[in-house]
Amino acid sequence: MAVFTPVPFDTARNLLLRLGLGELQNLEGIEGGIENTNYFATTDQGAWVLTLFERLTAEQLPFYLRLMKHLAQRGIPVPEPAADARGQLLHSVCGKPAAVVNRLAGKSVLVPEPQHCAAVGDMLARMHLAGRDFELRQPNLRGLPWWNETAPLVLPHLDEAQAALLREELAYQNHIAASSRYAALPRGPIHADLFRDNVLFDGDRLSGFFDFYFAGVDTWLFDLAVCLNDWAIDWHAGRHDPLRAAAMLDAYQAVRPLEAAERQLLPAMLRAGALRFWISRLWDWYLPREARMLKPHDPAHFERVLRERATHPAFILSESATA
Ligand SMILES: Nc1ncnc2c1ncn2[C@@H]1O[C@H](COP(=O)(O)OP(=O)(O)OP(=O)(O)O)[C@@H](O)[C@H]1O
Ligand SMILES: N[C@@H](CCO)C(=O)O
Repeated sequence: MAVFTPVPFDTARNLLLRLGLGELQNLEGIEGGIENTNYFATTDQGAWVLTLFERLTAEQLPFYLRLMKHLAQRGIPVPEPAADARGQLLHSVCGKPAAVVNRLAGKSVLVPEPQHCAAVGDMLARMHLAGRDFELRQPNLRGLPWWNETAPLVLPHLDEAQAALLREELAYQNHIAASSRYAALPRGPIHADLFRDNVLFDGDRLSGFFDFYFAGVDTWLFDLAVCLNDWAIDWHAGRHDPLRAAAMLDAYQAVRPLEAAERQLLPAMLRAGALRFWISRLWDWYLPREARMLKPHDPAHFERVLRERATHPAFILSESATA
């Protein structure tokens, strides 16, 4: 992670006391992640994560924080934001919107086996179903409109072949989004960034999903595609991994079977997920923000994934027992 906004110890201490979370003993900047400022905070009552939001506004944030609370109260293992005496989940630190959540146990599994993919598929489906009665609506702020407005900012940095790929895929995704089959896709609150580094395992047990700060109301299929593009590929070649993909899909479908329109549009959504993260990585790479400890992700990875998804559409369902 970056630390964009350094937080003084006493500033963090006062907030944690005000939230009734105990006396601060240790405050440590977190290196993982690139979007927000994060600190591990340990008090005499437990372990917490203090996040200062560097781009999201005080108007956008209640959706994410209230969604986490909604899911946690329905047994989905996600961090629960701490409320102050007035029930507010959103606070202010160093002039930035901020939140404090419980620190989940476990570690990320960056080289997952099929059983890890199955656990994620199962919990993702349960999370989608648990979110159906969530009362707030906010779009996926990194969805198609954002891809259309950000592509022109990164195109000047691309060579001819890359620019052609980006333009062609964007045109294809706009075409898909205008189709009646896409309109029929079931949707609700999604995580939209459920990469391996945003899931924790405590031994073999899935102990949590976190980093809901790209969540939004979008198609459940897009969320599943984002997961498959990170959990079920060869991370060097960007190529589809049938074994891990089938494990994730079978476990997801055991909780929520995909509808016909979803099965038909899965290849298109796999391309959409690759495009979304290629654009955001290009944006962070060529238009970086000032920060300490910032480690932007390599855009070339999702260019490879997109090329693979576009040239070798994996009809994954034929490899899944529940196809
Ligand atoms: N609730 C939590 N429990 C345990 N660890 C956490 C929690 N929240 C954040 N972390 C740790 O902090 C790191 C950065 O968090 P996070 O991924 O939310 O930051 P970010 O800047 O929003 O990241 P990203 O670039 O993935 O959007 C994580 O990789 C993880 O190590
Ligand atoms: N998970 C994203 C970073 C946070 O959005 C990526 O790997 O590009």
